[in-house]
Amino acid sequence: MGTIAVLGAGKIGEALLSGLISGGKPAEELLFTERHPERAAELTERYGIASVGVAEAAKRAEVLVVAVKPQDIEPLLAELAPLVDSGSLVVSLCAGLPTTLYERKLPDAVPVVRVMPNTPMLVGEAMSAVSPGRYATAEHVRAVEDMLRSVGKVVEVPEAQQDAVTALSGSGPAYFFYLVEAMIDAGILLGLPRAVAEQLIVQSAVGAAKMLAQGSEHPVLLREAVTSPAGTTINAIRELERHGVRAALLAAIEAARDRSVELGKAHEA
Ligand SMILES: NC(=O)C1=CN([C@@H]2O[C@H](COP(=O)(O)OP(=O)(O)OC[C@H]3O[C@@H](n4cnc5c(N)ncnc54)[C@H](OP(=O)(O)O)[C@@H]3O)[C@@H](O)[C@H]2O)C=CC1
Ligand SMILES: O=C(O)[C@@H]1CCC=N1
Repeated sequence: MGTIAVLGAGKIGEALLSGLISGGKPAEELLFTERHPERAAELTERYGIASVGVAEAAKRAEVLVVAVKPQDIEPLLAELAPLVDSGSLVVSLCAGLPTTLYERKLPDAVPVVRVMPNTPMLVGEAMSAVSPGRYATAEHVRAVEDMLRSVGKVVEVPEAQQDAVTALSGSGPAYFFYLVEAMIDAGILLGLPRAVAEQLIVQSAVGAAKMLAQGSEHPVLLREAVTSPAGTTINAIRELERHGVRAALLAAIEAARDRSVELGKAHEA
C-alpha cells in the first residue's frame, strides 16, 4: 500500500499514525489533515509526518482514512466529493456511520471500507473489524487488512454487526481502564500506597490478558482456578454478583450499541 492520509488526527487518528510508524511504515508515506495548527505542528514534531489540506491529501494518498467524529462527517464529505473517484480508497473509522452514507455523498463507485479499530493501535495491539461497502473489492479489503495487521489483529464482519463490534471492542479498552481504575481505588481503600496498588493491578491485568490471549483455556476455567474453596476470591465474586456487575456490563454494552445505531441514523437520507 502506498501513501496513507489520515483525515482528522485526533485520538484514534494519532493512534493509527503512531502504530503505522512503529510497524515500519516510513513517515514520508503518511500524511494527515488537522484543523488546529498547534496540534498539526505537535504531531509533525512527534512523528515527522507532514500535515496537508484535504485536497493535497486526496491528490497524494492512495488511501484516505476518515477519523473525524461522526458529527463532523458531512462537511468533510462535501469537501472530499469533488476530489475522489473510483480509483480512490476511502476507509472510515467512524462509529455508527454506514458505508451507504459515503456512497451517497461521494461520486459513483468510490470504494469504501468501514473499520472499527481501537486505541491499543498505539502499542501494536489493536483489534479491528473490517466490512467492505458496495464498491470495495476483495483487493481493497486485503489492502486495508494489511494496513491494520501492522498495528494489531483484524477480523472481517458483515456490516450489520459493526454497531455491536463498536460497543464491544471499539469502546472495549475504556471498560478495562475503568475496571483497573476502580481496582486501584480498592487498593487505596485497603490502605495501600497508590503506586503499589497501581503496580499490583496493572501487572495482574497484563498477566490475565496474556493468559486469555494464549486461548488454551476458557475464561470461566481461568477464573475457577483462582477461586479456592472457602477462600478469598469467592467472597469477592459473591459481592460482584450481588451488585449485578454482569448485568451492568450487558446493559452498558447494549447502550453503547444503541448509541452507535443512533449516530448512523442521524445521517440517514
Ligand atoms: N477514540 C477511540 O477510541 C475510537 C474512535 N473511533 C472513531 O474515530 C473517530 C474519531 O474519534 P476520536 O479520535 O476519539 O475523536 P477526536 O475528536 O479526538 O478526533 C477527531 C479529530 O478530527 C478533527 N477534525 C474534525 N473535522 C475535521 C476536518 N474536516 N478536517 C480535519 N480534521 C478534522 C477534530 O478537530 P476538533 O478537535 O476541532 O473537533 C479532531 O482533532 C470517531 O468517528 C470515532 O467514532 C473509532 C474507534 C475507536
Ligand atoms: O466513544 C466513541 O464513540 C468511540 C467509538 C468507539 C470508541 N470510541
